[in-house]
Amino acid sequence: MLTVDVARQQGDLALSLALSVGGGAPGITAVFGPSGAGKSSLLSLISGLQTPDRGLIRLGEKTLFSRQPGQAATVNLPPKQRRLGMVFQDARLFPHLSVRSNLLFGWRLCRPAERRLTLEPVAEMLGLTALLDRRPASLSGGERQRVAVGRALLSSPHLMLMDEPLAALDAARKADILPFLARLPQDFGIPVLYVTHAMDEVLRLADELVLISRGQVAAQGPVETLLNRRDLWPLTGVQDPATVLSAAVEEVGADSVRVRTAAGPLWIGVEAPQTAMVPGQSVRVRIFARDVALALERPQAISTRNIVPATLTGLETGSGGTVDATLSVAGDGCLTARITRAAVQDLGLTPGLPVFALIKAASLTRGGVISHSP
Ligand SMILES: Nc1ncnc2c1ncn2[C@@H]1O[C@H](COP(=O)(O)OP(=O)(O)OP(=O)(O)O)[C@@H](O)[C@H]1O
Repeated sequence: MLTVDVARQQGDLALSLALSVGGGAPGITAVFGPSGAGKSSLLSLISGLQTPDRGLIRLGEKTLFSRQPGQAATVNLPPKQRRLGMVFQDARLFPHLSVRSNLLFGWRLCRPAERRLTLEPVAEMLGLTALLDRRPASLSGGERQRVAVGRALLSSPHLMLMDEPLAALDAARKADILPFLARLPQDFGIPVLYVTHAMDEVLRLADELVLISRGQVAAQGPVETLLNRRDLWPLTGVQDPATVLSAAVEEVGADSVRVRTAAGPLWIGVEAPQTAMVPGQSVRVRIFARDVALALERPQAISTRNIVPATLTGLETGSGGTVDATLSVAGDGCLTARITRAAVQDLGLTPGLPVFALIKAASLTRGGVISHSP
């Protein structure tokens, strides 16, 4: 487990960052926030590329940095001794070395007793086996990033730090590399702290989310919990209100997929057979508030496939003449329905009222289901 509680005055920004990650099974923790908030600085402080003015950084049983206010640092391990694997936006490979030698660079520097991985399974998992004798100049951007990830892994780190590793790649290369990143914690037992600007990467990869704002940790918790918190929408960048639910695929049909959420099963329309989806797979379902309607009684003979019993918990002013009705559903879940003020009046909606949320399977077809490997 990584625990950080540090402060540093950096130009005009007073960084004061406290967080702890990796308490459970190894997973991916995304660090998200506006430009200039201090995300990269957090990674630099953990890795030892920058030094806090004061505070404590611990990784497992090891203290990486410790300094009381007004005193000299009692511990300040150099970056090489921190056992961290770094991956940046640019791959930073050694151009004169082959892919094999790049991959083995950190591995060779590691004491044999501390080596936890070998070249073959890492190259295999990252799809690099056929490229081992190539030089970086002959690789695509995505391949170069996979080598950078492999090189970091082979240095046998206790934690991977990734600073926008996909930001320089086009959409197709990103899609190529995402599945490899998603599997890292499970395949190699190494937790990942992952800085990104891209919410689609958070949804696809991360289990936990750390939101950084003006040099401080504004919130930390499971991705679904934080994304569904209305007070955090200015930070999570949510403009079109939606609820994100974790789910597991139950059945894959030709024109629809059934997933199980804590609130019950949901049908999701698909445009083409989902060859990549298999029963048991973890996914996230994003349900936009504008796609949810409310009824006071369970409708009969209706085309809407998803009818979810719920309790109205609140009515918030939405944009224009709309109201966002917040709902609690089974399994401690929530949903938001964007409706008109007139509908609120006509139905006599007040908090505490039992209702049914209606969600068309076809409204979830585009961007509604996001695969995620927890
Ligand atoms: N070496 C430095 N000296 C002084 N100020 C710095 C230094 N490095 C970064 N800063 C400032 O610290 C603030 C935080 O920078 P940081 O790179 O951590 O932000 P960020 O959240 O990663 O932003 P982005 O998403 O744009 O990469 C910024 O205002 C930046 O200008």
